[in-house]
Amino acid sequence: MPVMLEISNHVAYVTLNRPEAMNSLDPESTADLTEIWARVRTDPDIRVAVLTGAGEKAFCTGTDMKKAPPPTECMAATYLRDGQPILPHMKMWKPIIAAINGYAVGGGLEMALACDLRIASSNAKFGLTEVKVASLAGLNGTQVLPRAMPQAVAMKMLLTGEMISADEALRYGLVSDVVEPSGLADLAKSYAEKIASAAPLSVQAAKQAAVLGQDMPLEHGILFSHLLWGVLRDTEDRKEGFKAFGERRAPEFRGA
Ligand SMILES: CC(C)(COP(=O)(O)OP(=O)(O)OC[C@H]1O[C@@H](n2cnc3c(N)ncnc32)[C@H](O)[C@@H]1OP(=O)(O)O)[C@@H](O)C(=O)NCCC(=O)NCCSC(=O)/C(=C/c1ccccc1)CC(=O)O
Repeated sequence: MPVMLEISNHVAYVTLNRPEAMNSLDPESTADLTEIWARVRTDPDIRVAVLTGAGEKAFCTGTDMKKAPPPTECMAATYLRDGQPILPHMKMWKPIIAAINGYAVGGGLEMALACDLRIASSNAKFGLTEVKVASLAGLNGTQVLPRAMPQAVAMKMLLTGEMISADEALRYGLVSDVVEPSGLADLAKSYAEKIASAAPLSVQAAKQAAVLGQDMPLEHGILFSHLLWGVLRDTEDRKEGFKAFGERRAPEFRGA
């Protein structure tokens, strides 16, 4: 399978599985990802996902440039019927963790930027190299990278196609943690399991408030988050959370 899905303890582990091609995205991988993200979004047993690449060399190097098929119809038809590929399928309120285990280049870095947490192995490298192959970081990279790190560094990456190291990515806040390659999967699992053990509706509301709030004036964001708090105030899980605290036991959340 070009993309593997494993579900364990409410966590979906999504692994791009073409290490011989640096986990680049061929048409089959893209189709698999579309199905997998739909499952992650709708399966009530899944509370959080981890996206990574097989092997220790690459997370994903973007479009498989050797297998990209020639277009069969004009862009207007594709664009107006399907919209953007790949990223809309990752749009959900369940959190996604990118465990970046090597090169995150082109569309690979853009997928990582669409995740909520980014952690990396010490050998990871990050780049939007599309200008070197006569394309554009068209999966939001030109918009998101300059908002995710210092603008001067983002512009250097976008215009020269130069890559940065894991240590630089940590320094610029593009990732939250850098660990040895052998420790990356365990770190991803520990963050995922912490998120999965929290109240699922609270986690999703926190993501919604933070993501949508970024595009709102502060006062609107504050009002919106207060309304979301009110929505959660009436959940069974909140009663359970408060009761479990008083009884000094672990809560059992149901997402209700
Ligand atoms: C990452 C590298 C710098 C690593 O170099 P290294 O020397 O260590 O390894 P290689 O020998 O180069 O790679 C090993 C093996 O993998 C194949 N490989 C790697 N990446 C790709 C790829 N993206 N497509 C196809 N094949 C790939 C490589 O050919 C080798 O195979 P072998 O010869 O052994 O059979 C270096 O690999 C590198 O620079 N890779 C390319 C990175 C890149 O330019 N990525 C950007 C692609 S364009 C893109 O992602 C776009 C996304 C998009 C935008 C909008 C809408 C949809 C998608 C733009 C677009 O599609 O136009």
